[in-house]
Amino acid sequence: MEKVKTTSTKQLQGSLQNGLHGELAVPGDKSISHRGIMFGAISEGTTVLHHFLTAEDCLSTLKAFQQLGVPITRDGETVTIQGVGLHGLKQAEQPLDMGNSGTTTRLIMGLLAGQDFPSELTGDASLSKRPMKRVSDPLAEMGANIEVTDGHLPAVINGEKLHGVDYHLKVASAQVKSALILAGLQADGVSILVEKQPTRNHTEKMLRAFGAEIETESDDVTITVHPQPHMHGITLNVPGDMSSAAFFMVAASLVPGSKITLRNVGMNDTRTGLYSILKRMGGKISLSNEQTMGEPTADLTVEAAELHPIEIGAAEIPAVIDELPLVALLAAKAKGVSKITGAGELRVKETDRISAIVTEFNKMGIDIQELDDGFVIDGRKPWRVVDSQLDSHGDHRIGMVMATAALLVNQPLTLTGADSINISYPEFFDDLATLISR
Ligand SMILES: O=C(O)C1=C[C@@H](OP(=O)(O)O)[C@@H](O)[C@H](O)C1
Ligand SMILES: C=C(OP(=O)(O)O)C(=O)O
Repeated sequence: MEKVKTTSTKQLQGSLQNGLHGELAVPGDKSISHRGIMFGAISEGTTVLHHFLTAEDCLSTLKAFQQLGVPITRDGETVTIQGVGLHGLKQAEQPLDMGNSGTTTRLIMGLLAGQDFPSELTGDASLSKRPMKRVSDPLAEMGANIEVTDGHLPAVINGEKLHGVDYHLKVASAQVKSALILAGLQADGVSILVEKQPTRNHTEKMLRAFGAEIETESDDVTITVHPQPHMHGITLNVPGDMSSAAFFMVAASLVPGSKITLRNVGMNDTRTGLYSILKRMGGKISLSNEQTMGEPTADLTVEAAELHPIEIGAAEIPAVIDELPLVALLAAKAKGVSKITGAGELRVKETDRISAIVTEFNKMGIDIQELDDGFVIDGRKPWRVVDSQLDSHGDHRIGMVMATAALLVNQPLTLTGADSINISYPEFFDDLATLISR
């Protein structure tokens, strides 16, 4: 059953009497859902994805691969892909619309760079501002011919024969790494990629499950890609998205009297930065029902707690990149001054997330100072709402963070641009409502 999507302006009630209670299984992981479609498409045979994330970003990926001639059907959260193999994609008749999704765009660039037909990529206004040369430049070193528009979408990818490369990544980005791996699969020789820092490793793990030969050294940053693998379809249960569970982990930690359990959350250690940070801040969080079938998963029980301030630097950022606005919210209630640095990548997400958080937190009267690459937040000062009209800045994660912050004040607020939440979590407000007993 499809849930009702969030529409543009949302009234936020605030002030919970009894905290958050109960259990929830959050939707499927966004990174894994995108990759499940892509890798299923370039494998041979049938791939079935259960608990696929039916949010707008992943539907952009699904539609793009249908346009590339891949038979894909969806029944609720189950997606079936009839793979066409690494060289079986067909030229799309229309430009491929990437919507709002950076992951779709950057990964598909690596894949289409080595096909024997041209492709055109377009995106929405937000995506069209995001940097694409970070992908097209290293792909060019492999022989790719990609024309970007002033470094952005729209882009034309003229498929070319690719060669293996020995490349040190210039940004800590799983999307760039994944694009190079997908290009490396189609090359005429081995590729060796060296990351600046370890980033989410779903591409490497999943491609191995599909039969590709990809090695990761014990340093966690050196990846060897062997070309022209024979990949076969698989059946995959997509774990719950840690990045979606994160909103409720933070809400339950901050709203007094709360105790909730989040079922079947993905615990890949390249994604669990928020879990570690919350524990370090004094959060009450415990794991049960731990399982490892491909990706590790666990049930997380989270209770309200008094939190200490924290310092976070560049080394910790990749594992918590999408949850940093939530770390800022934790800091805004911690008993002291917290500092987050090394997070300049936040400026090139769906919006400039550093600037958006500072703007929205100022409306709540939170003591926050903007840095080029992060923020300093003093959680000891009481909040005082000075503007009750919050704004998502067209960014799903900013929208959900502000809806979470609104649970902590004693007055109704509004959130404009709430429909952006459909990008990653259309059922967010429904799921939140199930945890609230007023
Ligand atoms: O590879 C992925 O699935 C993602 C990688 C990250 O982006 P970067 O690679 O730009 O850091 C993350 O912010 C994004 O939400 C999803
Ligand atoms: C940055 C994000 O996604 P993407 O880069 O795929 O648009 C996100 O989901 O927070």
